[in-house]
Amino acid sequence: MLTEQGERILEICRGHWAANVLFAATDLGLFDVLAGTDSYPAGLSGEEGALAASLQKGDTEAGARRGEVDGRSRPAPAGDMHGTRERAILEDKGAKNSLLRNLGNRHIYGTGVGTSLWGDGLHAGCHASPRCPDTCPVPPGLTAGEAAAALGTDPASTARLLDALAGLGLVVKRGARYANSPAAAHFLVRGKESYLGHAVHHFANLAEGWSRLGEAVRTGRAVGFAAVEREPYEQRLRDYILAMRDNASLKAGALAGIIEAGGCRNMLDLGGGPGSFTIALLKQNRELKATIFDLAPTLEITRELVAAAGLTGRVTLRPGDFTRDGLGEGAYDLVLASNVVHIYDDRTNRGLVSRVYNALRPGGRLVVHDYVLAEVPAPEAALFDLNMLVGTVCGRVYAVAEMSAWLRDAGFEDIDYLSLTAGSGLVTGRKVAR
Ligand SMILES: C[S@@+](CC[C@H](N)C(=O)[O-])C[C@H]1O[C@@H](n2cnc3c(N)ncnc32)[C@H](O)[C@@H]1O
Repeated sequence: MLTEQGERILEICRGHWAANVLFAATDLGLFDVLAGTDSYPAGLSGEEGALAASLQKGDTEAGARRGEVDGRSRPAPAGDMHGTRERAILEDKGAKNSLLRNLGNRHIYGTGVGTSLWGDGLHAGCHASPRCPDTCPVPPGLTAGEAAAALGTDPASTARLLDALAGLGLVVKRGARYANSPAAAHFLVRGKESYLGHAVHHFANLAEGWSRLGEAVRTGRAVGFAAVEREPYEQRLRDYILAMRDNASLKAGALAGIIEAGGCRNMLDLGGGPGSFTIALLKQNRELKATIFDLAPTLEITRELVAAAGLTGRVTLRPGDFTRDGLGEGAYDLVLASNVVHIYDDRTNRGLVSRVYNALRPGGRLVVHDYVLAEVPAPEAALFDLNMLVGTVCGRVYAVAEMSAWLRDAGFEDIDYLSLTAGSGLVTGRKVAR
């Protein structure tokens, strides 16, 4: 038992190494390079995916031949191959039929062609299966040397990184070749709606500050700014807001359902950032319009993301500083403050909640969505609290009782708490209806 606990202590230490493996692979673009030779455009049916895989084999070889012009064998650029494959899929019905016959004879998944196994992440899923035969027609990714050539990295070190990624389950190794695992294919390939790479990059940006946590605890002061401030402001801001988008993408739809905005006409999203929760709420509530309030430079990025969601006509972007600017009088049915109170101290949050009370119409609701510090906190909440210690002047994670007191003292009634997953929750209150 004690030995197990000792192992657990060492495992926590290795977690730090594992995170760095992921940071390095993501920043180098390793998952993108593997995807470029090993996946097919999202949205293809299973049969098309299988055909794409087969045709891609030829394309990859052609790409490698093209790369030999300068004496090095490189995979062809992903976009080039995707275009070639898409055209080929449309044109080559004969190849499709023969491929499907081929698969029918040789593949033994038991699920057949065209089922979910052949959906997004086909190749990684296929090669990960112990029943994937050696004769599998799906291209098996890249060798470490090919990946290194595509990335411009040292081949031997790239092989070591790939083996570590295989150990972590982020790539799948078959013989000397590596492919993205289903999780990596889904979340770590740039350009996908489900991409989490900005969040990974954001964690990497914070790592140097975290390495000085002891100093922050000793002095009670933030230590993380120097590391973060090395990037130009615009780049840093974009990284941060897109990281928030990545985080929110995992839960925005579910949260919008829990908030229940049916019957609401106007909502205010305080510090809405990427606008992910507004977008999800508007998609689920056709009558709803939203104002996203945030700092002016952030709203430039919000504008792009709202436009990409096709919701420009239902969203007003309002620049300002919510720690001091007025938020309006009786204008909103619903105010969402998601992941903003942890940035500020108790006094600032009390002032903010009071101004939200004025901004709501009678009977309107405030929803505070944030990490929550329980007496024995969830690890996610406690770690995030330290992230605020390392990286902000006065931010921290609050207890439900503290947040409820802000609402009660501002005049809210029906104050309630709903615990969510991963150490977060919703504190809600209603403005007295006249
Ligand atoms: C952690 S992000 C949360 C984004 C989004 N609400 C979510 O939950 O994903 C905090 C957001 O609050 C904004 N923000 C921070 N302080 C602010 C202030 N004083 N006035 C307006 N916006 C602010 C930031 O620009 C950022 O978009």
